[in-house]
Amino acid sequence: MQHHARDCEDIMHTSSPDKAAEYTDIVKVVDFRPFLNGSNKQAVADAILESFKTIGFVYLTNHGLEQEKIDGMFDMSRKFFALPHEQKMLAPHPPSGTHHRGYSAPGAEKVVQHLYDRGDISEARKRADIKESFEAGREDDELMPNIWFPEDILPGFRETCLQFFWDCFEVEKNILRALAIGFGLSEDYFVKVHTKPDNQLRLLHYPSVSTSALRNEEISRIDAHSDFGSITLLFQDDIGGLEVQSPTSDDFIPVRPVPGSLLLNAADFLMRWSNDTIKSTIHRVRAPPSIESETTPDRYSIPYFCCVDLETVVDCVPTTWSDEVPKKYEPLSVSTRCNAKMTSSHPQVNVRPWKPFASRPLLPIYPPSDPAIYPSLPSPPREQPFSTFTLSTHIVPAVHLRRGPFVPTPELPSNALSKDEKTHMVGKVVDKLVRNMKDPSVQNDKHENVLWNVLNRYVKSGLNDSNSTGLTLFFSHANGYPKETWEPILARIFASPAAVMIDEVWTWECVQHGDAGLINAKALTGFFDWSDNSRDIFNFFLHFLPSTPCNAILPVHLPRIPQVETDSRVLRGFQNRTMILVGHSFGGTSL
Ligand SMILES: O=C(O)CCC(=O)C(=O)O
Ligand SMILES: [Fe+2]
Repeated sequence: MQHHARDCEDIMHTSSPDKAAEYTDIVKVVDFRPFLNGSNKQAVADAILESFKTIGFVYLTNHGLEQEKIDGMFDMSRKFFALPHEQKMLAPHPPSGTHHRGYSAPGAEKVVQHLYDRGDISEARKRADIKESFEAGREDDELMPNIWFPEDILPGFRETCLQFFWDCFEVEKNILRALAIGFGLSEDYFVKVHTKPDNQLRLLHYPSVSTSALRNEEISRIDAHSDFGSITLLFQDDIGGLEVQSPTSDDFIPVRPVPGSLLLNAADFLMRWSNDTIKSTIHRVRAPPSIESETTPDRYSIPYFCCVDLETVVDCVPTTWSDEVPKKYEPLSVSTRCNAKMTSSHPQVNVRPWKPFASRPLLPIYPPSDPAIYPSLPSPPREQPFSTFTLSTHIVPAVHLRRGPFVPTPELPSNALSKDEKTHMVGKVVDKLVRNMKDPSVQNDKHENVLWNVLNRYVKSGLNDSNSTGLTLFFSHANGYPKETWEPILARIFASPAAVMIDEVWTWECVQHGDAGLINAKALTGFFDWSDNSRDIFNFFLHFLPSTPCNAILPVHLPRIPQVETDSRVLRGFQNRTMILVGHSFGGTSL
């Protein structure tokens, strides 16, 4: 081992001092040639791993990808971004956050880390990312097909991107081989599960902006985040602006560009895979430290994000754990891209396997028949609670066949009774409910009362095609709470950087709660089966939730969506919405 350490020093030298005082040499430069020509693979491997363990980033020179090809890709990228907006928009990035291909205009995407309580969050929320990007993958990726504009708009663009994608894949494989050797494993340990590849090439352009606005954090380029796959290869021009978080403090350190190199960093999935022995370090893009002009120069960079094959089950790398240092994570199946993303964005969370449970079948969800009378909202309109999201309240009919018999709701104990008498009365009601719950004849009974659900909708003010992300949040309350119970939580969410990712929020109200309970007062039964709340929520999703989040004012009584759209939702789910459902207790069970 001794000689490895010494060789390591020869290969790992620090970047030469730069005239800008703020730059530091925290990111090492490693010459990759001895790995490629086989003269000293182990030393290169050790040097990379050492950097991954300390800071998560390392510069590689002589990485094997010809400078001509890199220059060619940058030339094409500059030409692409110089096209008129309308032409770039002929290859638009879809509004949903799940299909990362095509062109995103400045401000369309907001990269944030899930660290809401750091820094001035309410300020961060207002800042758009001033960058534009184009993303591409392999042509035969069925989950995320590429999005190209007509070839004659920029001849050679598609071919250059695809060629560069595959050239980077070759470099990636060599780096993965080095990593395996660094971990003391067989050379193909990582390569054999990076075969497809499910990678993403991203062209980035940070337009020239006011230096002071960037420094004062009125605008941003890319906010602090970590990458989610296994490793990222970053090619950048000589402008600078990338900053990485210090391993010893929360400070961000400007990283000086190194000509002819690629910057390699470990991402979240690899960190987890390595049992947290290597770091997926948080980084961001700001104004270059050496700039004194009023505006920053344009900056171009090209990250290449590498991912594990989706069907792989990943267990902690064997040499990263032992009896003394146990595994922190269970084996993880990378079965869907979504799964890969979720786990990688929460790398610290131990994943516990789901325990299956036998759930009762739901009664069918017939579309509710058109009721004769449409009730009004029982409570007067409220003042708008949030400045950035607009509140409106809506009514939808609940599913029409209700489980259980129609029995009168229990009477409230009179205030004249003593505490003991009240307790006794409530006890009797509870006994009856429990008996009913266990009685199959009661369970199988049904009634047809018309009931209503009420929802609050909070829509992002100024929502439009270019700032829409397709993300919809849906909240379902616990027993005894009205839909407004979520507002303190919404206040936190709307004040966080994540707010820019949200188009719409809906908060649900079960039939015997809040406004819904007031509307339904006379039609409520004393026997309520929880599964009916699930059916009511399904009913809303299938028949009433509008197809696309939009800024339009919706009527109080939401109209039924066309049957073809309902049929499509049954088969394929939502096409224009990414839904996140949140439920508390009874509300969570219902979901
Ligand atoms: O432009 C850069 O230097 C960094 C880009 C980046 O971090 C990313 O796209 O994830
Ligand atoms: Fe990144």
